[in-house]
Amino acid sequence: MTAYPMPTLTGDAALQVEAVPLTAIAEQFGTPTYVYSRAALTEAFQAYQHALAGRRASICYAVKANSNLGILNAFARLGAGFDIVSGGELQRVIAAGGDAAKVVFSGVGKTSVEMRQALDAGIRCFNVESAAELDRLASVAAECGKVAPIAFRVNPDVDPKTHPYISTGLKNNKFGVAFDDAIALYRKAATLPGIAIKGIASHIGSQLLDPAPAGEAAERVLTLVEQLATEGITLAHIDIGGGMGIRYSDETPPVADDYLAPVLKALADRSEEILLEPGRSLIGNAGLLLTRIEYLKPGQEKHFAVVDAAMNDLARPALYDAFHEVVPVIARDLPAQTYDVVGPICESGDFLARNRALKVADGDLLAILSAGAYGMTMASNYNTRARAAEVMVDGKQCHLIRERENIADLFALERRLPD
Ligand SMILES: Cc1ncc(COP(=O)(O)O)c(C=O)c1O
Ligand SMILES: N[C@@H](CCCC[NH3+])C(=O)O
Repeated sequence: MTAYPMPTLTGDAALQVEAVPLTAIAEQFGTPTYVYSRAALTEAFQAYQHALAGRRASICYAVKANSNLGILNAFARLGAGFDIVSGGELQRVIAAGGDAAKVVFSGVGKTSVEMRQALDAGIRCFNVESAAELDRLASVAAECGKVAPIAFRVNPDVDPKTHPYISTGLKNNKFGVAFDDAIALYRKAATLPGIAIKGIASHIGSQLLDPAPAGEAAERVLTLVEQLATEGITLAHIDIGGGMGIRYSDETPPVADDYLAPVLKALADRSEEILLEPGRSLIGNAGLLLTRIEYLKPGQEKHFAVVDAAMNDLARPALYDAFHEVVPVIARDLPAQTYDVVGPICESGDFLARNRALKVADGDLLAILSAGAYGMTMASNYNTRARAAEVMVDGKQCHLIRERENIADLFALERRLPD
């Protein structure tokens, strides 16, 4: 997998992505702009394919990580399936040229409308997360005269050892059905005419650096698969979710081969197809946020570099105190100064990085690295800020995959009061 320093240095010491200098992207598209490398996302996808070689397996890219149509299209062309959590994400997958028959639908709050939409599109599997959802899905399927393919997302109660906000497989999380309830739910599902049991799913959390918990979860899930088989309920697939972590600063995340080794070992004797739902590890290190310093603002206690990107563009630092590497696009021969890199938003939490030693001047470009996942998808319009443009670099070429928003569009759906 690509390590975090995705951009490389050109001869004149300016950062570039593949063969395109970031200075040229800033000039052509302005800032802030998300920049992605097609080669990096392809390499990350192929690392999973390599790890799964010889196994019947599908990689269902988790759309929530980055749902831009250009990104989805690139993954679709690589043969990916998709993991979605809303009808909106399904529409995106279809608009991007993805195959609905390769889509799994996760999420605790699927509405009847979304269920109908997914049944009409012919998705591969609903990952059902509660008994009430099973009932609802059975009745929606009956109304549409369709049969809904399902897996239960089981909560294996394994500690993924990650940030509590992004841990999803513990008993006290809202996700999945309780391990102890799973068998009874499968028995019930087997009696429902509108339901076809296809598999079992689990996803224990995100940004996992230790491969052991995923292996442990697979072992726990396997005990259910074996028990179901004794009752005549056989499954076509085992979905072990996403979660593999990436390097943001000095982490040493496993490569796909190592991350999947315990899972593949646990499932070595099984013939079911393996499904994966990786998001961050496919796109996180393939993207950066390009921003320009508007002002350097020295202070008595702290120095600030005020940039034109903000927490509305990249929420992870404000939300999780997440670390993103910040690199000047042009290396300067200046004394280093310690800065907080902050945006123009009226919140003290509006920072992108804190206490970074940087050699920079007013007007310099900065690359905020490892921003490809949960960057643009979590962006907002807070402070009536237009969301950033997005660009995909492919060798020497550069494709605009999302135009910068236009302010009039931001309030186009709003109305003044009648006279
Ligand atoms: C059900 C499900 N699948 C897949 C993912 C993708 O996770 P990640 O981006 O960590 O690979 C998530 C997010 O954590 C998820 O909730
Ligand atoms: N938004 C989170 C990850 C959420 C995972 C979704 N299940 C992040 O930026 O790290």
